[in-house]
Amino acid sequence: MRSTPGKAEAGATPAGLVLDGVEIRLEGRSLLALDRTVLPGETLTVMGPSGSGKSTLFAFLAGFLDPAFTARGRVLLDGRDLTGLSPQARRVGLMFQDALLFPHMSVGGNLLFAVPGRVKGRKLRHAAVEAMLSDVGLDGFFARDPATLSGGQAARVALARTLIAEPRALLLDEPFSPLDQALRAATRDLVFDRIEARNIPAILVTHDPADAKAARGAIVEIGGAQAELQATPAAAAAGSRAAR
Ligand SMILES: Nc1ncnc2c1ncn2[C@@H]1O[C@H](COP(=O)(O)OP(=O)(O)OP(=O)(O)O)[C@@H](O)[C@H]1O
Repeated sequence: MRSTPGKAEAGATPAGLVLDGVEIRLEGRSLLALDRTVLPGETLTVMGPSGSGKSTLFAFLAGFLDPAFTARGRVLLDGRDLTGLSPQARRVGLMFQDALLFPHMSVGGNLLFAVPGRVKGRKLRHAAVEAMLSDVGLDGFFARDPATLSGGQAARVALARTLIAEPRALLLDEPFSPLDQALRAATRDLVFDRIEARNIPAILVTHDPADAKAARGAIVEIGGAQAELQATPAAAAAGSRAAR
């Protein structure tokens, strides 16, 4: 299945992530507009030039949009309207280019504090971490020092740390960028597999067409002529010459 454009129908509570008439404005001008539904298990890819608003879109969805911006429209996650909810209450997971692991803790320690509070007791919390590490192919990594991890392993730990909190949606902000081609392909397959297995909607921001092709969902381009002009003046000038 592919993500579909369109508004949430009145009265319906569709599963997945619904961006219903979302528009983000900066200094009185429209930065981006999106009307999309991302179904559970799908990954929508968002591409766009530098400055087109990809990070801003993620900040908006995760609940920490800078007050310099104004936003319109609604975001529904499994039928819940996220407007006004705190970042924690939204249950939207984030994965970045940098794994952002605490260097003074073991791999397991980095995951432990993301285990949901309803899992009580040291033994059960440790077991949840062990199971999560196993799920991303890192059996036996609990005690490892994050400094000793390869780039691919660090990306897997970052994925595990995000997933163990049981997010209802996942935002992937160029998480594969530091990885070389072979590792990149393997890591993104793992990420998309996990998204499908957990049946959660995801959005991927990337500059790499190979990432977009591998992602299991539609691709949207954001950023109008203004953003393209700012990002690639040479390309835009060439375009305007060709149009003459
Ligand atoms: N706090 C802020 N106040 C005012 N303008 C901002 C703020 N943060 C970002 N911007 C502007 O908003 C626009 C969108 O920025 P954003 O970081 O979302 O772009 P992006 O598509 O993620 O870019 P990149 O690909 O370079 O990361 C840019 O013009 C940026 O300069």
